[in-house]
Amino acid sequence: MGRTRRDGAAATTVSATRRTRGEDGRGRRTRTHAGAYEAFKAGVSEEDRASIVGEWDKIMRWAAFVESAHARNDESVLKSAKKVAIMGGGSFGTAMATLLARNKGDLDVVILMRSDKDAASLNAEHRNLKYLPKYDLPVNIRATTDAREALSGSDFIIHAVPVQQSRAFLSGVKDFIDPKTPLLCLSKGLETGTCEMMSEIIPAGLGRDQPLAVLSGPTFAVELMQGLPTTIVAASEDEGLAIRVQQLFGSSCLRVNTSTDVTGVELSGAMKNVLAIAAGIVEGLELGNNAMASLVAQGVTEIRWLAGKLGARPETLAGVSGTGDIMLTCFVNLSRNRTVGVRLGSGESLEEILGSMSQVAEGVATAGAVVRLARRHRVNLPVLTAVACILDGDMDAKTAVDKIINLPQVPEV
Ligand SMILES: NC(=O)c1ccc[n+]([C@@H]2O[C@H](COP(=O)([O-])OP(=O)(O)OC[C@H]3O[C@@H](n4cnc5c(N)ncnc54)[C@H](O)[C@@H]3O)[C@@H](O)[C@H]2O)c1
Ligand SMILES: O=P(O)(O)OC[C@H](O)CO
Repeated sequence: MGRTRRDGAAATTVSATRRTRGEDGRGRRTRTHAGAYEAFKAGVSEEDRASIVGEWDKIMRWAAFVESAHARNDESVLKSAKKVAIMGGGSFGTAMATLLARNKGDLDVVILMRSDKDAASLNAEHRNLKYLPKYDLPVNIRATTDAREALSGSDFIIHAVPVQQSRAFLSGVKDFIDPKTPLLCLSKGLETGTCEMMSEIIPAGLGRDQPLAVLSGPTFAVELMQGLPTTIVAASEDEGLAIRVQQLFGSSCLRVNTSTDVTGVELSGAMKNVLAIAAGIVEGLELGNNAMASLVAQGVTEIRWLAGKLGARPETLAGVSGTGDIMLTCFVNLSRNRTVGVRLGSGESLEEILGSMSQVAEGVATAGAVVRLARRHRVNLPVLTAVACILDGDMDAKTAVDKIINLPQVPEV
């Protein structure tokens, strides 16, 4: 059947193309497109079509089955949660607070801020005027600078303080955190000096083990505020906690994939910020798309080399929190790390760039820590090391890129 149709398709295509030529006479480009479309349509047999529809139906049946299983044992943690605290009232803390507040209108969502003025402004205006001024916040979000008030009685505590400030911040609030309350970390980076990940910094800062999940993925705060579809990974050594995080945050605009590969999720989230600076540098130097793609691919390889050595799973690195976040941060102008790189590549100094930014670009501090970690684990990372050299002022961006391009030509590894 398929064969007959395909044979017939060739004839149909030729005649369709001729007909198009004769009828519209609008030029070669239109005729070629019409022919390509006809050829495509005619080339798909009934059998192919039926199997495509059949596969789609199978996926939909699976989705309905899983949904109904969920509905049967609906002990969603969202139902029972009454209060969630967010430590850090910047753009991402506010965006994730907003998603939670939208998920449940009577959830008490409390943002712990540093400035009385900013907290008062948020409570009065229902906006975060400093970080996300364009967006109205749900009325069930409130802000305070009182750590006890924010943290006590919370079902979950979300950590959205920049990495380099996290250890000191946590040791200052530890007495207000119930040791049983799960801490959900949004921050992406490595600590300078120790090269530690947030899953190491958090227990050190608190002085004890705390139930912990890390959330990471391609998630620009402004797109979350706009309710655009997004996916994030919730990783915890405790699979049950990752599932509870999925139930808490999951919605029609946020997919939450669970994982137990905390190292893979954290390392790719931290290292992609350094790679995004490199991508920005290539953009700022106007080296073109071919250079951009090969640089990012090399960076992906370097992340695999180091993260793999530290135990990250290949599927994590290839997934949403790995490749997904690399693509977002390296290729999209909304990224602060990429912006730092673009400006460096255009000739601005790091001092000028950081002096003009009101938000954190974690890759700047993380770059040196990545190189030290790589040295410790005997892995060479040319692109990521070049970024650290540029940030330290040891090499200018153009020289670094020239040297990377002229490294010895080697087999693909
Ligand atoms: N913005 C995003 O789209 C996004 C997305 C995913 C992950 N992240 C990660 O989330 C983390 C937070 O990023 P952000 O975008 O909210 O940053 P931001 O610069 O917008 O805000 C940082 C917040 O941390 C607070 N802060 C800074 N130093 C502090 C200290 N010493 N003690 C207490 N609070 C302090 C600031 O007051 C501010 O509220 C970063 O690690 C970032 O990489 C951000
Ligand atoms: O703006 P950036 O570069 O800090 O990136 C934000 C997020 O990590 C993107 O997922």
